[in-house]
Amino acid sequence: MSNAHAGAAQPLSALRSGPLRGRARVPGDKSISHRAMIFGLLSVGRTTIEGLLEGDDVLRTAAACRALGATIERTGEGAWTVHGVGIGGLREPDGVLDFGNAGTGSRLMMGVVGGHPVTATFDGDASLRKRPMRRILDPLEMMGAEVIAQAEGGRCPITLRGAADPLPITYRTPVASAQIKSAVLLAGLNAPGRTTVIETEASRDHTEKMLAYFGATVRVSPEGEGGRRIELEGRPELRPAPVVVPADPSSAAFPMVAALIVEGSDIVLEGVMLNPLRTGLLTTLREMGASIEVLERRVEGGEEVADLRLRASALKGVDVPAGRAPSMIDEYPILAVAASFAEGETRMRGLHELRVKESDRLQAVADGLAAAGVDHAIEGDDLVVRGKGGHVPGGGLVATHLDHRIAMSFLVMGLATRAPMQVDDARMIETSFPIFVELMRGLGAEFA
Ligand SMILES: O=C(O)C1=C[C@@H](OP(=O)(O)O)[C@@H](O)[C@H](O)C1
Ligand SMILES: C=C(OP(=O)(O)O)C(=O)O
Repeated sequence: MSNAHAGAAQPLSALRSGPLRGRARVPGDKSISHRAMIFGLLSVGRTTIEGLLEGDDVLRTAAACRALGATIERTGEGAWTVHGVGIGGLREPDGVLDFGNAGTGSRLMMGVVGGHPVTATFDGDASLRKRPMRRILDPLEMMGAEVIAQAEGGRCPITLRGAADPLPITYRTPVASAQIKSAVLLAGLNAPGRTTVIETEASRDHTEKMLAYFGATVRVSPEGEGGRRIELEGRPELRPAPVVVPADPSSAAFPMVAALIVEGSDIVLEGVMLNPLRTGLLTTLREMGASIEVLERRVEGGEEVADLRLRASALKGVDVPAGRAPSMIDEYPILAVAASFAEGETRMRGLHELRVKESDRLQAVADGLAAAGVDHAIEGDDLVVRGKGGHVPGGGLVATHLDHRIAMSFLVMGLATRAPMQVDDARMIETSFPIFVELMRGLGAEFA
């Protein structure tokens, strides 16, 4: 068992801290790290990865890629090599593929298995077992995969028999989801002909970019207002390619908001990825009046990155449109923390997808805000936070429900509340940001 899932719950408290100062680099992007392993598996030969996120979620994907035939080695800190078997070359795994807490890993790998003549069982922790998988199984069944076993409502554990000859399909995703899009495209890699995914709202595009980078023919064109059509020619020969993983903007979000709310702070976060489909939080924080300077813009691993300088700022409440959700979907819990320290009302619209993350994040955030004494409401799919300009009582205990982002968000909050904030279990932080506590302490944060 991994650290994240071993032993008993580990409570942790954050204490009101002095100004945060210094420079730091958060670990590699989780989305790109999962995909680097998967593209390594599906290429014939040796793929090298630098800056891999060595979090539990990604290590589970690596283990699954091994079980399907890849040889994977760690050669240094964040440095890995994958000897892949190529499209069509997968081996049937011996045991259950245990994805722990990882929605992305399990769903993308269902796509891989769904397009190959192998049978595999997918499982995970109590959080993953609650997450809806029909959204992935439906299109895979259209392509010819069969669900041999599933828990109620299309949940894990799921046994999937992949299609020997997957049908190329045209699929319109029912919700903006890079995981659904990616599962269909990955299954489509082994289909003879063109697989098309249409999304009404653009979701993160790492799969499309990496498909092209590894040598597949993929065409991306605009669809309606803000949507996209992705067309993939099946059965390419993927060529191994070196992957450099930029720093994860979803992890950077935590020190970023910490610096904005802890008085007197001034920090620099190095090499943060600025892929435009991931920068919704930056846009929102700027609208709130955050002092964010973008320094040294450059390109790393095919993505634009920059150093970000953040200084403590007087924030004001804003209205966050629903259309922005795909570009900041994992950042709402920490945005709710920033909003708690703002003056006035922040309304975050269209958050229905938060109900099906590692926890029901809409409810978990609302409960955490209640524990901290923050005035808030859930109105339909909207979260409303009424801040009082920097005065947040704190002093509460937050239930994290096996959700790393709930844990990190309320620990960041506690660095600036009057009384400490405690989370009931910090173990899941290991899934996406294993050095969170150490990195934050390095900037001056106090935890006990
Ligand atoms: O494709 C990905 O890497 C991810 C997609 C998003 O999920 P959805 O596809 O469910 O929106 C996001 O929440 C998750 O953390 C990572
Ligand atoms: C939703 C998340 O991840 P996943 O879906 O991969 O579990 C997340 O990291 O916030």
